[in-house]
Amino acid sequence: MSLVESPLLSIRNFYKKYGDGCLFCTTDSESENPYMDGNRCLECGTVWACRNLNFDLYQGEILGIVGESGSGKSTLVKSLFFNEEPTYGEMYLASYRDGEQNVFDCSHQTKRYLQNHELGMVDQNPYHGLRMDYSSGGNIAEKLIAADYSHVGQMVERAEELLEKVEIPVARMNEPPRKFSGGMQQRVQISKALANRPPLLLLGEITTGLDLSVQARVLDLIRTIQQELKVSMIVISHDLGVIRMLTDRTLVLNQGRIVENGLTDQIMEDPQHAYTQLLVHSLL
Ligand SMILES: Nc1ncnc2c1ncn2[C@@H]1O[C@H](COP(=O)(O)OP(=O)(O)OP(=O)(O)O)[C@@H](O)[C@H]1O
Repeated sequence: MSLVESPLLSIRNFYKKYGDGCLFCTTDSESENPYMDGNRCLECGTVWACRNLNFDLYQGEILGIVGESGSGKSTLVKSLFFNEEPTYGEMYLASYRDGEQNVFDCSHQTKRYLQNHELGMVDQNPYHGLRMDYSSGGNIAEKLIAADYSHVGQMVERAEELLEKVEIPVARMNEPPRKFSGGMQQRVQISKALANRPPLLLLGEITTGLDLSVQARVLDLIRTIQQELKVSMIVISHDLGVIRMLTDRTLVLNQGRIVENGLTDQIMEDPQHAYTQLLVHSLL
């Protein structure tokens, strides 16, 4: 047995650009590029949303990705769920072919299989992640069917178990999420994302737009679920408060690049990069 635990997810040399790129912006350099305004090339208008990202996620860990609006967080998470094509880069999942296959290179069918069996995603906007006119149980059943469940009794049982876990009364299972509050809709999304027992859960800015007390309940729920199910999570947020409450380790993104990567507590106490210092001080 190896003494070094291998990661559940590895991302290598990940780039995503919107636009064709040109001579002035394609060459990668950490130093100041006079042809770039932040992540946008002044010559050709290409936006480099993510640039040379490298990181690992380990079993049972919650990794936070924090950065201001436009720093590339959503682009990264959408790509990890195969809703965006990366420009370059590699993604390895320990649960698929022993982590030796770059899954970005896989076929559309394989990506669909991974989405249905290995990943869960909670979108910032419940209207994107749920069918508002299906029943809540039906939303969960949709994910279960995609993950090859076919026994109706088992699906009902699983849907009840999941709704209980996220504190939605089972008696409301037949109601559509459209009739629920924002916090309840996010909880239905969480139960749907967990339906296939994914080893990796991707969470968008899931508390945006919720009242503070509702936010706190949703964050509490995420923590409880993580402790019970030991599922690994990636949480993105522009809010360091959310990151501090939920995560073990944090990547700080600025203009598409990782500027700091470390234990969340350490980053909060002793931020190294000027950008992180700004973020942390704005929280105090
Ligand atoms: N489809 C697109 N076409 C062109 N540019 C895009 C597209 N999607 C994102 N971008 C650009 O990529 C950069 C990163 O955007 P992204 O949405 O990933 O940032 P973010 O950190 O998630 O921001 P927010 O918190 O506001 O959602 C931004 O400059 C954005 O304008």
